[in-house]
Amino acid sequence: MSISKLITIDGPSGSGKGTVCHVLAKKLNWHLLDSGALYRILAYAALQQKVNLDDKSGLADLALALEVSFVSNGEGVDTLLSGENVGDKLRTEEVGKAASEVASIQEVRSALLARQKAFLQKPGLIADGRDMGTVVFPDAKLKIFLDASAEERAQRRFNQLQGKGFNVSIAQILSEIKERDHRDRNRAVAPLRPADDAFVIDSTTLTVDEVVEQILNLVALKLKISTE
Ligand SMILES: Nc1ncnc2c1ncn2[C@@H]1O[C@H](COP(=O)(O)OP(=O)(O)O)[C@@H](O)[C@H]1O
Ligand SMILES: Nc1ccn([C@H]2C[C@H](O)[C@@H](COP(=O)(O)OP(=O)(O)O)O2)c(=O)n1
Repeated sequence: MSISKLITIDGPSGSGKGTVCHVLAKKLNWHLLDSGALYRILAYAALQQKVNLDDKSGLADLALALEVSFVSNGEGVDTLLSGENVGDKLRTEEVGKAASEVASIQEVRSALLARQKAFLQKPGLIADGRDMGTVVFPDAKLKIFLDASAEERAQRRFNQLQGKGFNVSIAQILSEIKERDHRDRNRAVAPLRPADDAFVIDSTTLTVDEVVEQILNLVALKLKISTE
């Protein structure tokens, strides 16, 4: 698969990666790798199977054995773990926190590497995560680092959770976002940072459409692919 049909989008929680990646995947008709979902699925499976979150080799074995598939359902994508649709169970704060913990373990990241690389298939791939441009696809020709202020990201999460009927406090979300940012940016392995050749887009004051437009301009410029 040619790396000219690959876009990596990294950034912190709530910067808009998932939303923007879905729009881009649809517009370009390319595959989508939601790498955060893999860490969440592993965390969910570990919590279910009572694998300790500091049992590095146990978690790596679990990561290698996971039977995961992402199946399009027309509107979006169903996330299946051993055939069970676990999509709704992955977005809880408990799973998010555990995902951030297991993601800091080198053995886990190595165990998930080949699985992630295998997503690079025709006609192209949008890869969403924290280390897509730095570790998983370092040769990508177009790398984006999507950022936004912690306050704006907390506000977005708050709106998202409230919309789903959860009773949440914005102060608590902001503190959790800052805690997770700290862990993701300061871990020894694959810390969250822009690749040296990434384009940094700060979406704090941009709409989703404006972010997508900026990326499509870069797609035309760097990958010579027109989406007009
Ligand atoms: N540029 C933007 N402006 C306003 N809201 C946004 C923007 N990008 C994303 N959002 C909203 O913020 C929330 C979190 O976005 P999401 O794509 O889940 O972020 P991430 O995948 O980076 O964690 C979603 O409800 C989304 O609709
Ligand atoms: N490529 C990736 C993707 C996610 N992670 C980690 C970082 C996060 O704390 C968890 C969950 O990621 P996810 O993208 O689902 O989280 P958010 O939606 O941004 O809150 O996994 C990672 O270390 N490397």
